Amino acid sequence: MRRDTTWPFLIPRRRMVDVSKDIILYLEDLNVSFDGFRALNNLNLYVNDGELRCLIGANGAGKTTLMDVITGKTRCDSGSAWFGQNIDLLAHDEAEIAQLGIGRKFQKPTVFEAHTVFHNLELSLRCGKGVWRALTARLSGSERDRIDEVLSIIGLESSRHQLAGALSHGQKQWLEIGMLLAAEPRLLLVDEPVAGMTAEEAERTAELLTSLAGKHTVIVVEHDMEFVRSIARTVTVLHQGSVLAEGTMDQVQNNRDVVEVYLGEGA
Ligand SMILES: Nc1ncnc2c1ncn2[C@@H]1O[C@H](COP(=O)(O)OP(=O)(O)OP(=O)(O)O)[C@@H](O)[C@H]1O
Repeated sequence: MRRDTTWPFLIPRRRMVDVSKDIILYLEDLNVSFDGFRALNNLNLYVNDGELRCLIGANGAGKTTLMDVITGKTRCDSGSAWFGQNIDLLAHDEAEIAQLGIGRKFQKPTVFEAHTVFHNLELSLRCGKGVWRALTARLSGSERDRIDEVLSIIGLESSRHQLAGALSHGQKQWLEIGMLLAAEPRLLLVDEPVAGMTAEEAERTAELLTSLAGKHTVIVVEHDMEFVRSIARTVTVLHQGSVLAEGTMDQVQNNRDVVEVYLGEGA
């Protein structure tokens, strides 16, 4: 038995998401309460396949709770959440949702610091293919190619043999995005990607995220308005658990309600 191959029936098959209507995420009338406090309040949001959407809102607006519902971390009290036309997200748990092709990047990088950049990608590639693949010993040629491809996308080719713990903060964030990409997600949720980054790192992150849109759908939660302006095509503004406004950055910045309740506060 070859150690670098796996029987096909042991590799879990990913259910294909149906995006024939060009919409990858349908969130309707979502409600989430914590001890009577409504973190999400009849929230409706639709995201097109392949778009890069920015989600902004003041502290406590419900952004994290929304991400938690999409990824199955938090159960909603009512409403519906569909991944494409055919997958009811509310019928799946967190692990299943990750397997369906929804990847999430939290604010703090969580790479394996004692392993090399390459090994971090190798581990995530294998985990994405199920426990049997993770236990087999050698990478196949196509898996190596995939890791090389991801290294090139995240711009860390020359750091492939470096320990992840020795990377800069920005590089760790890119590596973690790469670890998600290794599993070939359809939808990527990215929480405050540029917090703590230098201006140059933030610029490269903007390039990286915009380059991912198209093949992937990307939802970015970010407080840094300059960064949002640099990447955003459509911005959704959350306020008190509902969508307050949606449009281009210029449209939302000039929206009276937004100016009053959000941008106005910081201005
Ligand atoms: N587990 C919880 N128990 C109680 N209240 C919670 C819980 N999680 C969130 N909340 C409350 O729900 C509201 C929405 O929180 P959420 O974290 O979704 O906001 P946010 O927009 O992500 O804010 P931030 O930008 O500060 O991260 C807040 O008032 C928060 O205190």
